[in-house]
Amino acid sequence: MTYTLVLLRHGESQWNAKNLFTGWVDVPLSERGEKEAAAGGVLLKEENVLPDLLFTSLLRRAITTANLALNEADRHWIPVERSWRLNERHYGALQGLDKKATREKYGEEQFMQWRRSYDVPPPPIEAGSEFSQDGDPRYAGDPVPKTECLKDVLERLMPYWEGTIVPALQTGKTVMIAAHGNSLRAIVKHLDGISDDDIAGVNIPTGIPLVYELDEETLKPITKGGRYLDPEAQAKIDAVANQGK
Ligand SMILES: O=C(O)[C@@H](CO)OP(=O)(O)O
Repeated sequence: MTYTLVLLRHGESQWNAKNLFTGWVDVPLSERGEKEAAAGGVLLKEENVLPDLLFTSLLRRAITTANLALNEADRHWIPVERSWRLNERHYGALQGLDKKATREKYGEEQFMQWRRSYDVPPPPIEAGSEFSQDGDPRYAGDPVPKTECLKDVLERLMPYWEGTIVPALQTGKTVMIAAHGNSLRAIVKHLDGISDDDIAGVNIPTGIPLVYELDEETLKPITKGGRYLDPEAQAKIDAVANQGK
């Protein structure tokens, strides 16, 4: 027997469209992103991959994407649990900055180190600044990071993976996680056993369900990398990789 896990990155957000670093800023989907989310749900239905349980971050681009996708798949009614541990990587002082301008200002190497290195976080965000999450009631009682690298994301995500998502998978139900480029990269790194260096080359496209069948004993993927339900996924993966250019 295998367990089925569906990973869904939110559709294009308004800041994806503008090419701005987003992180924990709660930006809505663009019109195109709404369409991508619905199209993701159509794929779920066509492929008969029907989620029984939903997990999302606390950010509206993931929440709305899941709602739109599940609506198309007639699974809008399934139970849902949300956690800050599935949030996007906190982008520190880069939140709100233009990716292209940042690349031009600091150079390709620094830009890519902040964007894709495993363990170098961007500079921390200043408390109380425009795009900081201090005092946001949804995080009351939880630690709000000032910046995060992918390693930090993996470390805050794993307790939730082990304590909540794995037990849900073990019930045999199809589990969907609606989250973000970098929180999903952390899950993919864990599942596929990708090295700290190689994860830099992994990018997740917006709005396309990525389905993993997991071995019931080891919880490792039957097929490394899983399966994108849209055969055109590669073009969108390349677009994410090339952001800022
Ligand atoms: O800005 C962000 O929060 C993320 C995802 O959109 O960007 P990147 O792909 O550059 O890590």
